[in-house]
Amino acid sequence: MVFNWFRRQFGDSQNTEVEQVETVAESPAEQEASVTSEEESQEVAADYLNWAKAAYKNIQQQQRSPDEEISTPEVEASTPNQAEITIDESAKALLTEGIATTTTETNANATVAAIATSEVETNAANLLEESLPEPTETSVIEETADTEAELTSQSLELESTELTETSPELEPIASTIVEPTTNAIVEAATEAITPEVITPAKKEDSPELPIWARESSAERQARLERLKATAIEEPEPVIATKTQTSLETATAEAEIDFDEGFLWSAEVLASQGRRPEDVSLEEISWLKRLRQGLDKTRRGLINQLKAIVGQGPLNQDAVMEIEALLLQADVGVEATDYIINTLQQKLREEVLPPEQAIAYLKQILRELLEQPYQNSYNPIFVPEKDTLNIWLITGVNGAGKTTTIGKIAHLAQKSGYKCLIAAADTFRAAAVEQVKVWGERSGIDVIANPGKNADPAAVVFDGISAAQARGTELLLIDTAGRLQNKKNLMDELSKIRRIVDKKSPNAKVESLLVLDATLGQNGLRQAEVFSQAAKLSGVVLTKLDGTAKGGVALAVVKELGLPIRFIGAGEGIEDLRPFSSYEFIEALLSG
Ligand SMILES: Nc1nc2c(ncn2[C@@H]2O[C@H](COP(=O)(O)OP(=O)(O)OP(=O)(O)O)[C@@H](O)[C@H]2O)c(=O)[nH]1
Repeated sequence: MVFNWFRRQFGDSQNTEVEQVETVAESPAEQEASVTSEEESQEVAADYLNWAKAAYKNIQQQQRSPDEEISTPEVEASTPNQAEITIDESAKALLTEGIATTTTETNANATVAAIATSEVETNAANLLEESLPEPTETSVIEETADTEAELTSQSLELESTELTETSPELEPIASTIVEPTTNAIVEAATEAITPEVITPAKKEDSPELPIWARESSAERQARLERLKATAIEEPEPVIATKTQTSLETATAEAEIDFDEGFLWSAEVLASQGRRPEDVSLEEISWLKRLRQGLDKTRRGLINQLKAIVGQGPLNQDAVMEIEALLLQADVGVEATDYIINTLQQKLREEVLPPEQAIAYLKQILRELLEQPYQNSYNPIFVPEKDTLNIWLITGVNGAGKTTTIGKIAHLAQKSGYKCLIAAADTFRAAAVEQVKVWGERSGIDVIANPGKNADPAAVVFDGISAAQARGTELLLIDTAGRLQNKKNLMDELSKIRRIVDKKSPNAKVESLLVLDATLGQNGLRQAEVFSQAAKLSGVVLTKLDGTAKGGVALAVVKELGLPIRFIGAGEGIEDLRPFSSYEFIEALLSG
C-alpha cells in the first residue's frame, strides 16, 4: 500500500471526503485535568515510551526488509492511551526522572476527525477570450510528449536588468513584453519593492532546561544505552532486495537512534493518533530535522517565555517582554497583539504554572495558524487522484521555487501520483536548467522550451497538452518571479491562469506562493504583491532551517490570511513536507 505523503496516510482514497487523523486541542481545563497527579502523568509518559518502542521496532523491521509489507510489531500500542504498559526498570527510571514532565503539554487523547474536502476552487470567472499562442517548436525533456503538437513558442522580447541572485527585490525597470498576439505592452517602471533587512537582537540561551535534559548528556546517553540494551533489539544489517535509488539507499542506511529526538518525534506522532506500525523512519527524521531547523527561533523564545509566563498574572513589564520576544522571532505586530491579548485574558482569570501556561500558549498559536481554514480555505491540500491537478508555483527568484517544485514532485512520485513539471520561468536560462536537474533527481519529466526568451505562456500550454496526453495527475508549473513591476507580474500570472483555465477547464488549479522565511517580515511585502496578482491557495515557507525568524509563519497567516501548505527546512529532496500546525508549534516550543 502506498503512503500518501500529502495526506500522511496509507492508501490513495479518491474520496474528496477524506478522513484525516487530527489532533483536537484539549481545553486548558482538560489539560489541567490530565496532569492532576504525578501517577497519571507517569502513566501517560509510559504510554508514549511504549509507543516509541513499538515504532522503533517497526522501523527496524522496515529497514531489515524494505520490500515486505509493514507488519504490526510485537509491542502493541495503537495509541498511547491504549498501549500496554510493560516497561522495564531502565524505562521506569527514564520516565520517573523526566519524560513524564514533557507529556503534560501534549494531547494524549488524540481523536480522529473526519474533515470534508470541498471542491478546489477554479478561477473560471476570469476566463477571457484570448487567442492562445501560435504553435512552434517545443522540446520535452527526457521524453517527447505525443500530444497535440500545436505547441507554441512565442518570442518574448524583454530587456531586463538581471537582479543579483540573492536579491529578492523587484526592481523598477522599463521593459517591453511582446504578447503572443503581438500586442506590445510597454511598461514604465512604477513601483519598487525593496525589503528592509531587520536583524533581530541575538538572545543568549537561558540556562533553564527541561527536567529530562538537566542531567548531563553522558548520564542521559548511558540511560538510553541501558534502555536500548534491555528493551530494544539491535537492528540487523539492511538486506536490500531490490535495486535501490541513491535516495532509497540513503534512507535505508540512515542511522536510527533511540534518542531524545526519536522520543520527541514519536510523542508528536502519537499525540496525533498515529499508530506506531504506520510510522516510517522518514517521518521521524523529518520531525527531528524540523525541530532542529527551528532551533534558533526556539532558543530565543521558549526558555524566556517560560520564565516570564511562569510568574503568574502578567504585569505590563512581562507583557512588553513577551511582545519583544515574539517580535524578534518575526511573529509580526498583528499576530503578536492577538497572542498577547488572548494570553493575558486567560492569565487574568487564573494563575497557570509555567508548563500549563506554555501549553495554553501553544493552543493559541495553533488556533492562529488554523484561522484561514475557518475562512474559505480547505484544511486538506492534496492532489486528487485520476484528475489533472495543476499547481502554479509563484514567488520571487531565490525564494526556493525550483527546489520546492523538485521536492513536491518527489513527494508526489513517492505517493503514487503521475507527475510532470513545466519550466515556465523562462527569464533565466539557469532557472530552466535547475528545474531539469530537480526533475532528474525525482525521476519526473520536465517540459521546457530550449529557445531563448521563450514565452512562459507557451510552455504552460505545452505542459498542459503533455499532461492531458499522459494522464498526468499533478502538473507543477514554475512561474517567473522576476518581473519588473507589479503590473507585469499581474499580467504574466493572469495570462498563465487564463491559458490554464481555457486549455484545461476541469483541472483542479491551485497557486502556491513560495516565501523565504529568512526574510522574515520583508517577505510579507512580496506576498502582498503576489496575492494581488494571483488568487493564492496558500504559502510554501522555505528555509526554516537555520533562521531565527521562524515566527514569520504566524505573521503570514495573521496578516495575509493565507494558510501555510508546505514547509521547507533544508536543501535536500526530503526536506519539505505538508504543513501541520500541531507539529510546527510543537517543534517551535518544545522544551
Ligand atoms: N537551507 C535551505 N535552503 C533552501 C531551502 N529551499 C531552497 N533553498 C536554497 O535556496 C536557494 C535558492 O533556491 P531555488 O529553488 O533555486 O530558488 P528559486 O526561487 O527557484 O530561484 P531561481 O533558481 O533563481 O529561479 C538554493 O540554494 C536552494 O538550495 C530550504 O528549505 N532550506
